[in-house]
Amino acid sequence: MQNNILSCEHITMEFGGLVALNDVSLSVAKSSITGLIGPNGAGKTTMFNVITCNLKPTTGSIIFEGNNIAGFKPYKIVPLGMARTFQNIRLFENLTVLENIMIGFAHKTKYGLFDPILKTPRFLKQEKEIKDKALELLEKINLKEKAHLKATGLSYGEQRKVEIARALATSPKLLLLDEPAAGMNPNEKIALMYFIKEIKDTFNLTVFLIEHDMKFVMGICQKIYVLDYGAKIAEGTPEEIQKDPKVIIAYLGEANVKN
Ligand SMILES: Nc1ncnc2c1ncn2[C@@H]1O[C@H](COP(=O)(O)OP(=O)(O)OP(=O)(O)O)[C@@H](O)[C@H]1O
Repeated sequence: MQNNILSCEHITMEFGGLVALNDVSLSVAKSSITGLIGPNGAGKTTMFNVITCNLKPTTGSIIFEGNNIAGFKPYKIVPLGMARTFQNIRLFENLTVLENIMIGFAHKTKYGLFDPILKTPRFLKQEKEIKDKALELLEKINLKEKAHLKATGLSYGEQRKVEIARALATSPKLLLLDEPAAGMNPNEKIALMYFIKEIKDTFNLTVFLIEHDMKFVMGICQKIYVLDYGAKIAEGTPEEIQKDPKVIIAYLGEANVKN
């Protein structure tokens, strides 16, 4: 459909004898915040890995902005306008906040191998441009005053923001967030909800997120897909999902459904 930035059609992903995804179809509407939920091992991260081409599906198509990208090399995905964050924060701990963000802009540089070594004017000019852009981005997310701190000197919630900002530096149209609220306290989670809504509008994004925290998912997503044992068992608005008997059964006794 025209209005979908992403459509996954009949995705099956097998690992040897294990069917991690079984004929899953889903789509993400442009400018929406869409959620993917399901009990542990349901296949959510596998779905993200297929969408970002870290895994080639056994069968099925991934249509991103009208093109089937299934089987593309992962490095081709960022220039197309897709970025993701991971379950565990993956910042460079020994670098500053600013340097971590600058890495996100690195794909836009156009200097050769020896330019950084020789610190040529071409290198220095681009380095300055990237630094300015990174500072501008940090200002937009209210972290400019922490630019020169080591990434580890930030609170967990702030580190998550930096990781998301690094993904934003690649100018994505679609941002995939894998459990963004994991490990956060209730206040950090509320702040993160506002942050995601804010960057979605500021940067004209579409957001697709995996999250275990039901309050978070229900509070932020317009549409939710539910996986269980690799199969799609439900899709709908938060209200529809909350009262869907198949979803309730899938989650009964699930120790990982956190409030
Ligand atoms: N590279 C792999 N090789 C073999 N099996 C895998 C691989 N990746 C995932 N799996 C299996 O596929 C299934 C789905 O895993 P996946 O990580 O996608 O679930 P998930 O819904 O993201 O779970 P969680 O909520 O615990 O993160 C699991 O049984 C997992 O062990």
